[in-house]
Amino acid sequence: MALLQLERISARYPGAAGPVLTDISLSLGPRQLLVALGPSGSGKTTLLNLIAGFVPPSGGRITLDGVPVHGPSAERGVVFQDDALLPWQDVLSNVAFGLELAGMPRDQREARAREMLALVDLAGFDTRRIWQLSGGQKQRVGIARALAADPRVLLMDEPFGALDAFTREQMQELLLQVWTRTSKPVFLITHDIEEAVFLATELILLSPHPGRISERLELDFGQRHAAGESARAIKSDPRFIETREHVLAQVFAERKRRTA
Ligand SMILES: Nc1ncnc2c1ncn2[C@@H]1O[C@H](COP(=O)(O)OP(=O)(O)OP(=O)(O)O)[C@@H](O)[C@H]1O
Repeated sequence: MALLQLERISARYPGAAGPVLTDISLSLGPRQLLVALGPSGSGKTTLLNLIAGFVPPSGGRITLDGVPVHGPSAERGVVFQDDALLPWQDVLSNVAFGLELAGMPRDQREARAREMLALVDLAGFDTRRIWQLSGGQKQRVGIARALAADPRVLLMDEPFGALDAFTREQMQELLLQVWTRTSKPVFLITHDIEEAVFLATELILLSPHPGRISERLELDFGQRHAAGESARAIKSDPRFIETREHVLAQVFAERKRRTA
């Protein structure tokens, strides 16, 4: 059964001429990694904000475990591109921050935070300051923090967008590792085609003006990596290249239609 369900969602910002998103239906179930790919302005962040509960839809229904989503909640953990970490606190306190707000006793929350740091391969980083971390390490702290509250789903807004190409690839592999280890369903948005094709179990392509789903693809490259195949072998597999080129052609065709 799908955990998260969006039924014919539309969104409109106050004062805007038209809708930002229209007729978006999707579901996210266990063991799924759903990726939304689209050009700038296709409403990706708006879609994530709707699911996170930061923005209400103007039409349609969003449910998690059958319960309508109204506002943010710890059951939907969010990782942002520039993760808003607390620079004056150490890594452990950053990961445990939400648990502290929720009133969890110190030893319990620190044990949980250490467990999450091990999950993102940052065991032993507890007392490091945020400014002592690389961009990739900061993102790992952001993932550990989002997972600390044991959310039902993990929502990621361009999480690797600010990283260099090499770190970005490492983080994609780390995400697949975390996804496999925790079995958390993930919803991720990106405008990087290779990243989308590599990670997604289901890929939705968004077109702009207004944002809508133009194509859906079921993929298994991320699962293959999680099962042990190397990222390099997968990304040079003719089937991967063919899929990547297909998606690229769709994106270009859409762009041509709009500028024609
Ligand atoms: N708070 C807001 N108020 C009014 N309009 C907004 C608001 N946020 C976004 N928009 C508009 O909605 C459209 C979609 O924006 P959104 O940020 O969701 O797209 P995106 O696909 O995530 O883009 P990008 O890749 O550039 O981040 C844009 O035209 C944007 O100008």
